[in-house]
Amino acid sequence: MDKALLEQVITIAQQAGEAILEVYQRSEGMDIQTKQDDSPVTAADLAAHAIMEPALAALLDGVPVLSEESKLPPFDVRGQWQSYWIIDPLDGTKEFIKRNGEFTVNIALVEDGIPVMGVVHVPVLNITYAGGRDLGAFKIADGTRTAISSRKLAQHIDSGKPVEVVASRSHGADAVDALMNRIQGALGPVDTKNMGSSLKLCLVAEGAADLYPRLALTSEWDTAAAQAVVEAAGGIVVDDKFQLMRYNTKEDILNPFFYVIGDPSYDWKPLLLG
Ligand SMILES: Nc1ncnc2c1ncn2[C@@H]1O[C@H](COP(=O)(O)O)[C@@H](OP(=O)(O)O)[C@H]1O
Ligand SMILES: [Mg+2]
Repeated sequence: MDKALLEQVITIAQQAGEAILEVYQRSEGMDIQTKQDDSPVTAADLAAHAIMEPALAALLDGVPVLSEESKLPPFDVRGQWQSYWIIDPLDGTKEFIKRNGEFTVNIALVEDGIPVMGVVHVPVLNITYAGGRDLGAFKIADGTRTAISSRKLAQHIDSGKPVEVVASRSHGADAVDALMNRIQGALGPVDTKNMGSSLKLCLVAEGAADLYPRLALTSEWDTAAAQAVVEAAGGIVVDDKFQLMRYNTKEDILNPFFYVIGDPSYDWKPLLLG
């Protein structure tokens, strides 16, 4: 992967983040619309989309952009794409509306169904996570860059600390609770932190959490960018059959349920698939 390209993508994500913050900080409140699928969309989602779509389309000749905020091309068209950009201009719109800061800008480059480069920007924290195949993963916090990697589970447990699990604030809580009980039985104490958006995958990437079980629906733009970061940091994202999660393989844009795993050398499969 091209390091210069990743830098350009980081700049685009941060510019979109600034446009989102302008809306976020407006004192008069937000104009919230409801989309066809009942999910909320704000002026911030649309402003970020308007910045990112043309900027990405200009980066690589002939590589299209698929956005949560644009019309989904039929699968007989997009199924032909060898590579494409996939973006979620504002992931965690519910958290944006609740004003808790847990929302992200997401850009991924997908090649042959694999997210090979990703940038996740967190506007309120001014933190950017980035990574790519052969580029490693890193975090930029207030301008300072640090390499990140996911952590080893055995070492973490041996040091007396609980297994740390991240989960959605809004979706799939009952199934995650049942799983927590199984993990607790096998590995001892578990700490669960609830959080919005793709930030959860980034916490696994940077070794601040061990597992993110997603036992509720998401779309491919919700996960592609952060999956690239997780995998560049040494983790994996597997589906409900324990296969690495892949993109653009079918007519609809929904992901299977999935697990984000920081330490692939631990045999999570029996525990997760019960
Ligand atoms: N029924 C559904 N189908 C598809 N995606 C869904 C969904 N319910 C929630 N999501 C996705 O879950 C994301 C929020 O996840 P979380 O609860 O972890 O914050 C939403 O992102 P958006 O905010 O971009 O719409 C949305 O894409
Ligand atoms: Mg989303």
